[in-house]
Amino acid sequence: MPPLSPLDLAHDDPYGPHNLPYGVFTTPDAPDLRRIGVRYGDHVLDAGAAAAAVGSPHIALLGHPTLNPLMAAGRPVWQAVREELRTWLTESAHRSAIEPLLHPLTTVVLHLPFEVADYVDFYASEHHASNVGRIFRPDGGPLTPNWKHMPIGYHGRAGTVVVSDTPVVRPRGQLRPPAGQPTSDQPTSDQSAPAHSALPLFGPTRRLDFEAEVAFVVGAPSPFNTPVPLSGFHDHVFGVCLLNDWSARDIQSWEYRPLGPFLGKSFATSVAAWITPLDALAAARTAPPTRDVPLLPYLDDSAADAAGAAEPGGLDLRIEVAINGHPVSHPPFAAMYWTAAQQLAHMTVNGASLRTGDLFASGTVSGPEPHQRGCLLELTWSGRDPLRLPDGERTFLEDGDEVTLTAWAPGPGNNRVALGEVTGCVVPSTP
Ligand SMILES: O=C(O)/C=C/C(=O)CC(=O)CC(=O)O
Ligand SMILES: [Ca+2]
Ligand SMILES: [Mg+2]
Repeated sequence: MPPLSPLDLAHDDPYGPHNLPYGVFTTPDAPDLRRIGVRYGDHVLDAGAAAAAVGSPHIALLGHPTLNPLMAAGRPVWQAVREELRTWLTESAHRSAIEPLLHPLTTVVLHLPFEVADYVDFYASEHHASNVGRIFRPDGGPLTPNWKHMPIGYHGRAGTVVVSDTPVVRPRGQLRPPAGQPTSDQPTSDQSAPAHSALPLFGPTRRLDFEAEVAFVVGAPSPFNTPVPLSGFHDHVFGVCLLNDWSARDIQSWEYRPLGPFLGKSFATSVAAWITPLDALAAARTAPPTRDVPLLPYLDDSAADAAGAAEPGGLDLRIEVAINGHPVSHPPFAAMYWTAAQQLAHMTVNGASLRTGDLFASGTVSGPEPHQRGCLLELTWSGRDPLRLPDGERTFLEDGDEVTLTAWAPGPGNNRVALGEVTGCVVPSTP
């Protein structure tokens, strides 16, 4: 029997022709030649070579070392390229030209697939925000008064966004002074701030955490002073990927007042190597949870939902978080209070423009149940309730721990759409 062709996938392969995520790869024989790849089953199609082989009009976009030109080209081009790829991979007329251009996934190196422009991280899970509020600010309400009126976010550090599999060095920084008060490595609130005279500690974080998030990649730019309405989401957003917003909780809780997260999160943010086109997630669209306060018109998506209009609303992505291969949480993205379309509308309502490569993340995805919490801060309730793993207890991450996020979404028919995993291993602090 001849060996199976990589073009012959099982009918329920989650990386079938309904998915087709984009990445950038090299092969060991040409380590400097970055190429756009499209994942198909356990193989990667060399998309530029395929475009050349069939005489595609999109050869310049696909024969590029990053996704940026394709991302900038806009939705009609994204749809045309996606249709071409589907044809090349599924129609027998192209079989002999395409088959040699598929590389086994195990033989390629995957790279950050686009140049990150700006990076914004939101705070869109009501469950996460309430839990963090209870832990960090036990004397206040769980949510700040603005939380249900706008998607809260902060600007992160685009230059330290790294691709899946990049080791993450345990960061060093300032830690709350001990000074006869509860110290920064105890489960404590910010209310324990000591007198200004006590010198902070300095050293490797003792409370390194992950945050399970879903990120959106801007393709088509927008001009200054032209807010993007909810209905503009599909014209500007190219695709979706998993993201881990690594967080040093002791650095964060000492530094964040009054301006928000800074060095406690900027040391590394990991993204998956595969960007899933929004069109692959059409069957995963779902209504967001009922909002319990009225929204200003630029954020109000209730009319679009009621009319069944083609606005994205929520997305039914089922995430799994594993530490060293052991599942520790199953955060449901469908439970997010704010949608990505609302985040995009909010980010631009002041006239700020979008650039190709802007990355905005959902914020930690936590559901209502304890086993659906998207970070260790919540899962262990700030270290009070350690997790029991086969290799020992965890409050926060230890050197050598590997955190892996995976996810799938309902696809067409009974098929699943897999999102590319994001993984990263913690390595010891370097003095
Ligand atoms: O409530 C706070 O003080 C900050 C919480 C965060 O960790 C910010 C963040 O990264 C938002 C998120 O991932 O949901
Ligand atoms: Ca975050
Ligand atoms: Mg981060």
